[in-house]
Amino acid sequence: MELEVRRVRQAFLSGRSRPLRFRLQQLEALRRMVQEREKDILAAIAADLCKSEFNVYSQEVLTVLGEIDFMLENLPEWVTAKPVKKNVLTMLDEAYIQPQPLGVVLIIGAWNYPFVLTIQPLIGAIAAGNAVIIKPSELSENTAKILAKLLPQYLDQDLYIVINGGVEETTELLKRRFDHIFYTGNTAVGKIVMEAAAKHLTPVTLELGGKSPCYIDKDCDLDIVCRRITWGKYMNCGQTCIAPDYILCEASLQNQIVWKIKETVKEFYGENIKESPDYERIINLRHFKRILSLLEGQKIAFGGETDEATRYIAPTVLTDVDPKTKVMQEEIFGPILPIVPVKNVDEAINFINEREKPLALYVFSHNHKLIKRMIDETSSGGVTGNDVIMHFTLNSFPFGGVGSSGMGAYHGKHSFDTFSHQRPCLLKSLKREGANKLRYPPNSQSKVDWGKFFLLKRFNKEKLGLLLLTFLGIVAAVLVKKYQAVLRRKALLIFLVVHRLRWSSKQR
Ligand SMILES: NC(=O)c1ccc[n+]([C@@H]2O[C@H](COP(=O)([O-])OP(=O)(O)OC[C@H]3O[C@@H](n4cnc5c(N)ncnc54)[C@H](O)[C@@H]3O)[C@@H](O)[C@H]2O)c1
Ligand SMILES: CCCCCCCCCCCCCCCC=O
Repeated sequence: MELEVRRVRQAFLSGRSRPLRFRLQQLEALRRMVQEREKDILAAIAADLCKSEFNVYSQEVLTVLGEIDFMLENLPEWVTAKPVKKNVLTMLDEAYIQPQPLGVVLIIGAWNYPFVLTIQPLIGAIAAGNAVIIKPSELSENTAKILAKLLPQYLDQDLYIVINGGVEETTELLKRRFDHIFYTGNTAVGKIVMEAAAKHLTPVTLELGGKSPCYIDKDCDLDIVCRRITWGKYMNCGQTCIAPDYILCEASLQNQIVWKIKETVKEFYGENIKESPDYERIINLRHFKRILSLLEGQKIAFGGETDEATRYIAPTVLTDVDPKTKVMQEEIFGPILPIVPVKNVDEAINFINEREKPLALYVFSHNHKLIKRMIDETSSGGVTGNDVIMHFTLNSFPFGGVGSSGMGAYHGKHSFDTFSHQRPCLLKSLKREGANKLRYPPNSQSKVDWGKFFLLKRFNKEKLGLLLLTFLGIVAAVLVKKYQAVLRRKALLIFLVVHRLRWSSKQR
C-alpha cells in the first residue's frame, strides 16, 4: 500500500495531471468507459443491490454522464485565473486567484449507490487536476471489482488507482498522508476518518447521513404528496442517504397518509412486491437485522413482511410513533417510514431543531410562506419543498451535510472548488520603490495617517488639502509629460526666433 500511495504521489509530482487538455482527455476517457462498458457496470451494480438495470441507469449512470458533460463544458472557464479588486497599495500590480490542484486525494466510497457516490467525486478531483486513490465500499463488492478492472483501462494508471479492501485496508490507508480525504458513509466512521486526517492536518469532506424529516402540512394535495414520498422513501429499498426518514404531520392526517402510501406502493410495485423488478433488497444480513430491530414494539399500519433468505423487507409504515423509541433514535436506512404526530408547524420546527441537523429536509404545503418559514427556522444539508430527493439532481447546488450530517459539499462547480486550492497571486514590479516608503521603517504618525487615508479612506481636512495639492501636482506632471514634445518644439522655435532676431540686429 505504501508503494502504491508513493506511486500516485510521484505521478502527481510529474505535473501531468495539471494541464487543462489532460484533464479534459481523462474526463472524456471516463465518459467513454461508462458508455463502452455500460453493460458490465449495470450488471455489477444490479447484482450488488438486486436492482433492475433500468433503475441503475436512471439512478446512477445518468447522473455520472450528466456530471462529466457539465465539467467538460465549464472546466475551461473554471480553471482560468480570476482577477480581483485591488487597493491603493496594489493598484499598479497584477492580482488574481488561480485555482490549483490539492495533490493526492483519497476517495472512500459508499455501497448504497456504489457507482455515482465514487465516480462523481472522482470527476471533480480529476477536473481540479489531482491524483486520486479510490477506495470503493467492500459491501458492494461487484461494483468494487468492476471499478478496479475498468478504471486502469481508460485512465492514467499511475494518477488514478483503485485500492480494494475492507476496514483493515481502509484503516491502513488512513495512516498515510493525503492532501484531501473525501468520505461518504456513516457518521461514526466519519469521525474515524476525521481523526486520522487530523494527524496530517488533511482537509476532509464528509458526506454523512442522518434522519431527514418530512413535514406534511394539512393544506396540500395528499395524493401527490404521498406519491412523491413513496417514490423517495422506497427507492433502493430505503437505502438512500436523503430518503425521507420520518413524517411529521397533524394526527388527523395520519390515516389518510397511510392509506394513500399503501395505494401508491400497489401502483408502483404491484400486488406482489417481491416480484417487482423495481423493488430492491437490503445490502447484507447485518443491516437486515438492524432494520428489523427497529420494528420492535411499533404499530405497523401496513407492510412489515420480511424474508431473511433474500433480505427482503416490505415497504412499511408505522403510526403514532413515540419519538423516544429506537426507530426515532438512529437513521433508518431501510424501507420503514414512521409517522410522528405533531400539533402544528411550530411543534414540527421545534422537533427538528431539538435533534441533530439532518442531511435533507422536506416540507409539503400549498402555502409558500409556510415552506419559507420552515426553511428559515431550521437547518439541514439541503431542502426540497413539495418533493423529495430532487435537490440531489441539480449540479448547480452544493450537495453535502451540515453539523452531524457532514461537512463540505460537491457536485458541479462545488466539486471543482472542493478539490482545488484558491491560490491568491500578487505580482509586483521591482520598480516604483518610492511608493513603498510608506510601509518601511521608521514608522511615524504621518505614515499611519496616510495608511488610514489610503486603506481605510479616513481623512482629516489638513490631509485632504495636502492630497488635493498632490493630486494637482500629479495632474500637472502628467500634462507636462503628455505635452513634453509640443513644449519642446515650441521652446525650440522660440529659441530659433530669438536667435535669428539677435543675429539680424547684429548684422545691421
Ligand atoms: N451524504 C451522502 O452522500 C451519503 C451517501 C450514502 C450513504 N451515506 C450514509 O452512509 C451510511 C450508510 O453507509 P454505511 O454506514 O453502511 O457505510 P459503510 O459502513 O459502508 O462505510 C463506508 C466506508 O467506510 C469504510 N469503513 C467502515 N468502517 C470503517 C472503520 N472502522 N474504519 C475505517 N473505515 C471504515 C468502509 O470500508 C467503506 O468503504 C448512512 O448513514 C447514509 O446516510 C451518506
Ligand atoms: C428516467 C428518469 C430519471 C429520474 C432521475 C431521478 C434521479 C434520482 C437519483 C437518485 C440518486 C440518489 C443518490 C443519493 C445519494 C445518497 O445516498
